[in-house]
Amino acid sequence: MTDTGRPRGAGRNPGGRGGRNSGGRTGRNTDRTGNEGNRAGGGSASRRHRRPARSDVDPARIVARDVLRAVRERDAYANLVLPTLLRERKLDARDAALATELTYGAARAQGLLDAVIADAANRPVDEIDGALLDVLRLGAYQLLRTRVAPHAAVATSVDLVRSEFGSGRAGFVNAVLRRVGERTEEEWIDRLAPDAERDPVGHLAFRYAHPVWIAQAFAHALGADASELSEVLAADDARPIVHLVARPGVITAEELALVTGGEIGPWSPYAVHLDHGDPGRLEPVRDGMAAVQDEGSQLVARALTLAPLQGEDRGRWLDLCAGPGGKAALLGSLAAIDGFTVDAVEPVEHRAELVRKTARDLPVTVHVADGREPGLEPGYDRILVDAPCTGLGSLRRRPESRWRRQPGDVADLVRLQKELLASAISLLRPGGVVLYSTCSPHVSETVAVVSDAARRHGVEQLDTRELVPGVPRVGDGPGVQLWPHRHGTDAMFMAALRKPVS
Ligand SMILES: C[S@@+](CC[C@H](N)C(=O)[O-])C[C@H]1O[C@@H](n2cnc3c(N)ncnc32)[C@H](O)[C@@H]1O
Repeated sequence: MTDTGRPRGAGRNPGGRGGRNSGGRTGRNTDRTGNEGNRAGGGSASRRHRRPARSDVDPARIVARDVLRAVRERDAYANLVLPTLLRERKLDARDAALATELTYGAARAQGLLDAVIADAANRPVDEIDGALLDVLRLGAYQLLRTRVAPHAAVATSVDLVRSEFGSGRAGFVNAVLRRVGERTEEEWIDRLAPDAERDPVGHLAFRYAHPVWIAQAFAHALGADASELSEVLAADDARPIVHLVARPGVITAEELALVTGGEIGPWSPYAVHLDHGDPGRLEPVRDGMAAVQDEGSQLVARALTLAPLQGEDRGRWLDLCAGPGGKAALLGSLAAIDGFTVDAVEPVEHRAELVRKTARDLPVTVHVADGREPGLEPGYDRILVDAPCTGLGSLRRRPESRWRRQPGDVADLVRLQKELLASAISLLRPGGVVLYSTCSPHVSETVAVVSDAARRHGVEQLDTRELVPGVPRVGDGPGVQLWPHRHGTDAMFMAALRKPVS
């Protein structure tokens, strides 16, 4: 990013200082508390500033601040709130790109930013007012991880706070960010990260802004390849490109790439990669000929259809955890080609509605039910269990989730995963195949669940590597583990299990 603050648009304040918003002029002090300013420098009565009108403040940064606030206060999802705000506030393409970069970047890097902010403010971040912390995170992100000019990063942050809270709190933000800007990211890592020799995983977790337990889970899943930990964390920390799926039977990946200006994906025959623009505006996406779907998810749905059954495929397929419907739609498109059908189960009504929408015009029947007891007639040929999971494999696409997830979440999810897999096996016909998948590489959710099912239910583990033809380095089998740093996909896991005939 080469943004230098607010270079765009007439009437805005280039560089943040010295324009209409600038400090230094006397005016009525409208600060509500003044407290913050006194502890960290700045905000004294002698440096009172005019509070800028809200419309003078950089619109991209206001949106970024508002999304971070929604995430913090309401447990909102940044990737749902941001597009809505961008639309509502009618940001132009350049401001929208800046707002996106700042929001997602600050949300992803939160742990590292908070450690730096706490050091610079000389207090733990939970003692900093949340509204100020959001702005400090945005400012620190710009200072440490973008090429925004430091004076602009500080000044625009100060403007944001002053427009809402007045000069005292703005002074606090000014002082903290100036201290943050005294060191580069590398220098902060040297100062604050655990020692690389004594605690290599802790060090890498800090450097790439991941909670330590997640870095440990990745190292465990990488096993003998744990030396790749820094690569996986770095890939997870980078801005992901959009993957599109071309609906089989409707449009080919070649045609989709031509229409969208994207590139054909390396692994899935339906994948197109797009590294620019808003996919929601593309005609093939609006017309339902294509959709946004990680290439790894495409491989999962396809693997189910490639798995060798014992006996004929009579075309009864089931997606047991279908919402919001990406894989159900791909399965539905493939089923339609052969005149087959898909039942899709989802217990949450609004997610079931998303499946209905996504799979409209396809031979997909949606059932609002618990997959553990869906009340469906057994005898399915193929069943997908794309289980609810920690989502540790798609952190790059869900910016704040790495800081929200807790190690304690794993046990409950594993219990549910085992129950769903047991239910799927009971719904299979003899000789039928269930494909179990997670968008998590955490071994408790992957190989441990599958081994448990194989032991308890007497199902045969198939070599799933054969179901992702041409994809290298997916592990030693029989399951398949994809990785962002190796495959450019989310870290999806999949394992195929076949029910014995007798
Ligand atoms: C990983 S997501 C599935 C993603 C989906 N396959 C797709 O490609 O769009 C897991 C889904 O399982 C659903 N779920 C949670 N508990 C469930 C249960 N007891 N039975 C069936 N589905 C469940 C969640 O609501 C969520 O929609």
